[in-house]
Amino acid sequence: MLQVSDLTVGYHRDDAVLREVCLDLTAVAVHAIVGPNGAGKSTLLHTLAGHLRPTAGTVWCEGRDVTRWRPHQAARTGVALAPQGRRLWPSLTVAEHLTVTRPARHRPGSTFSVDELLEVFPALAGRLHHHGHQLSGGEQQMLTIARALHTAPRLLLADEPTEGLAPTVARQVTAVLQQLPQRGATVLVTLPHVRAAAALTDTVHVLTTGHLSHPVTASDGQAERLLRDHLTLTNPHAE
Ligand SMILES: Nc1ncnc2c1ncn2[C@@H]1O[C@H](COP(=O)(O)OP(=O)(O)OP(=O)(O)O)[C@@H](O)[C@H]1O
Repeated sequence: MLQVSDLTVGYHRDDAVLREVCLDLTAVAVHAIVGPNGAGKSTLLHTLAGHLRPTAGTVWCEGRDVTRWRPHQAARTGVALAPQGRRLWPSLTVAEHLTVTRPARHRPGSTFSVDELLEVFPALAGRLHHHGHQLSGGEQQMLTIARALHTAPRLLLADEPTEGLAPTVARQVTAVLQQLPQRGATVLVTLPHVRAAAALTDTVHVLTTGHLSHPVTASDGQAERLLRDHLTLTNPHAE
């Protein structure tokens, strides 16, 4: 759905967090980015969702230059962000989180009804009248993803979606993400480890200090090697 060319983004003038990042998200598939803490994964997803303005480069959406689009324009086009750190709405209940957003009007991607979302995340069914702060970390994570899916995204940006989840719940979330392309939605997921990414797709990009690699294979050790090389360069004492 999106193509990114030579994207540079920073929070301060002359201090780029992402440097000349190129990424092709035209295939309806799961695209994964792995990278260590602070590499710029969240920065990239927030930029694609319209929350941050790049200082250079272009984002294309089906031939249209959307580099400087706003979050509501990205959302209307079918881009949904499931941010890291949950970021739920404190005054809303679980049920309200799932009903306050409306599916995108334009060519919806993967449509999920509330009932279907509760089937996918049964833990939320018993919490419908609870507020976000009354949920466990895992439940909050599930709600963040369910909220994004309820907008029927054509592109789901999932920022470390399995972080802090019990293994069974993490597997459940992984399975949902894996099925999205069959339902017409593209997924861009960030993860800290190659192993977690490999459960979703065999082709991953490695992001290290703002530089994004070409797609590399996860199963043959290429991605691990890139990460290890980076670690050795930045911390020569690491084994
Ligand atoms: N709002 C902000 N203002 C200034 N600097 C920021 C801001 N958000 C992130 N940064 C900096 O940008 C860099 C990239 O951060 P980002 O959160 O994108 O990395 P990440 O790969 O998602 O890391 P993690 O896996 O730890 O979440 C870091 O050096 C971080 O300190």
